[in-house]
Amino acid sequence: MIMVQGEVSGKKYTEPFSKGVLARSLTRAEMDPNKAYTFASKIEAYLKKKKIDLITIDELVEIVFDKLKEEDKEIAEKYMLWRRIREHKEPLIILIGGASGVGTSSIAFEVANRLGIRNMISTDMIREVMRKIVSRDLLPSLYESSYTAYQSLRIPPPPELDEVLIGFRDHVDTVSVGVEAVIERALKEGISIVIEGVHIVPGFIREDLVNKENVAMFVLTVPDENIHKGRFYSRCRQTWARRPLKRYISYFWAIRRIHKYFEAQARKYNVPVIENIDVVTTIDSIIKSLTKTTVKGGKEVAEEIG
Ligand SMILES: Nc1ncnc2c1ncn2[C@@H]1O[C@H](COP(=O)(O)OP(=O)(O)OP(=O)(O)O)[C@@H](O)[C@H]1O
Ligand SMILES: O=C(O)[C@@H](CO)OP(=O)(O)O
Repeated sequence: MIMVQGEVSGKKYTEPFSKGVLARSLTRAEMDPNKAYTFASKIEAYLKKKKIDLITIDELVEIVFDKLKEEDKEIAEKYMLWRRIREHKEPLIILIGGASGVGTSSIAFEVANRLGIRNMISTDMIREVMRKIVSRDLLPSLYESSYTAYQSLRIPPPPELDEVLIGFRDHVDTVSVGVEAVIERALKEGISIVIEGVHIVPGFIREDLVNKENVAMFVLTVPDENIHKGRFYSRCRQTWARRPLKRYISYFWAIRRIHKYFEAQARKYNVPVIENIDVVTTIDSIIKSLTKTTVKGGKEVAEEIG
């Protein structure tokens, strides 16, 4: 039997080589699942041929990387980049924001899954907990959606200001307190987490937290209005999703204003804006950005591949 030796927090452990485990890490680099399993079997055959019965993870990764380069350079590069990020010593806090319906929860799920991050929370859930603590009378906007918060403003804003955005800012400002608490706890405990939702807005979360090297924020957009609207239809068609389509559509005009505000805030605070048109391209952009900001190595991998 081939044993693989790894290390967690300075402690060594060994476990049997598993084609399934290797194949899973290859699918994260976007290799087709069937191809990944066949490739993992090839690696196993190679190790057997070389009569290797104990191998460290680093040695195994080198072999996988070399063989991958021969098969598919792009997948080889992705495989290595994902690994570099996963090996990052500090916990990773990934914040994904965007107007309602642009796909923050779908993308957050993919990113967490591929990076092996086990913690993910939506800001809607944080908001829901906060609603149990603070009364509607005290903070009426907390009880609204991001795009209806303007209706709860106690004092109407002057007509020259956009009331939708005033309401949105008020709503986000409150939920940001809860978001900050989650970030602080994750940093304190040393756990990686992806936090996503409409309340992740550049400029609203404390600078000392977002400026940390291991905290990365992204804003997702869908520039084409019709594609954005179509996302609500596709989401509400799913039987498990109990979300009122009519409500989103009738407030779509307000959601688009918030969408524009997200773009402006992202530009102002230098937060990467990623057009979420195609899932694979969105994930690729996030990963490239993460390697630039949180781990050195993206360039090295590209050079190694040539
Ligand atoms: N890149 C994409 N291509 C096609 N469909 C997508 C893409 N990203 C998300 N979707 C789909 O769009 C719909 C909305 O996505 P999702 O629920 O993730 O949005 P959200 O930003 O989390 O919205 P909300 O803030 O309202 O919860 C879903 O049906 C999802 O499957
Ligand atoms: O506030 C919002 O924009 C959305 C985000 O998911 O929440 P809900 O429509 O459930 O109020």
